[in-house]
Amino acid sequence: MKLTKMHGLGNDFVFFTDEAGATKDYTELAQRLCHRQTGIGADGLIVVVPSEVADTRMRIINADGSEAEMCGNGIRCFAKYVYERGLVAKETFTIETLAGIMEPTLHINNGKVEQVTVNMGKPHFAAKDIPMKADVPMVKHFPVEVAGQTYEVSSVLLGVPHTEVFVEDVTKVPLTTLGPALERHPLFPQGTNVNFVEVVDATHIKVRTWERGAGATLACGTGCCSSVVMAHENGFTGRDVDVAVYLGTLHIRYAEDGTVFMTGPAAEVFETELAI
Ligand SMILES: N[C@@H](CCC[C@H](N)C(=O)O)C(=O)O
Repeated sequence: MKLTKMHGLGNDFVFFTDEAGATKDYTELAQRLCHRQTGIGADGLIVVVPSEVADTRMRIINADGSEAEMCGNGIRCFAKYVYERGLVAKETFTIETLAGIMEPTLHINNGKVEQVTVNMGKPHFAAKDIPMKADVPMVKHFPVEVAGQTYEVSSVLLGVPHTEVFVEDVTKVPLTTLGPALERHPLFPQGTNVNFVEVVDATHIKVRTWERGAGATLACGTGCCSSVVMAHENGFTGRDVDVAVYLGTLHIRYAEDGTVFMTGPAAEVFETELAI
């Protein structure tokens, strides 16, 4: 089988195409290929499958084998993968995901996709949509207790569930303890991705993410988008924001009508053939 390793700002994925992959269970394959010591190593497995309602369809399976509805960094890589392999010949096209249809626009230089802008749709703020166990009336700002300490957080659904914790300094957050404690907090029956957000000014924030099903990653596309949405909704930033992660920057636009646009790089690391 032909496998391709790709990354979006260090959030890395193993890709392959499966014409018969619409309903297959990839749990075991994702766990095996994503393992950092005994596999290729990745935050997730992404499978290109045919779609009946869009130009193509993306399935994203986290490193722990759970299937996610969407992946922001993954979908930019996906757009590059399908275009450069001639699976889609358009520069703006549609991708079916479990979170609905997304629309990438490619920025091409010498035939290679360097950056991708994705229409990520609109965020959902209702507790029942996120989904959250308790009917918290104001998801933009509410207290959560973890190990006897109370944190003020914001939650939102943007393709996948996200929770933001606004902090003074992202380098000082206890990512690997507070991250998993919030990810599996009883308030979130389907888990949540957790973003620690430092507001630099009205147009710049810094984000570190603990991902549901993948742990600490170098970047999370939907996490950057949801952080900008919640930073704006809480009055900390405008609608056009540069989000700094470990390896670079994503530009997020939270348009007046609520639509979120994400622009950032996508890169191929290598392609290989494996008997799996
Ligand atoms: N890395 C992602 C999100 C992938 C899915 C997530 N781990 C989940 O289960 O919700 C991104 O770039 O958005």
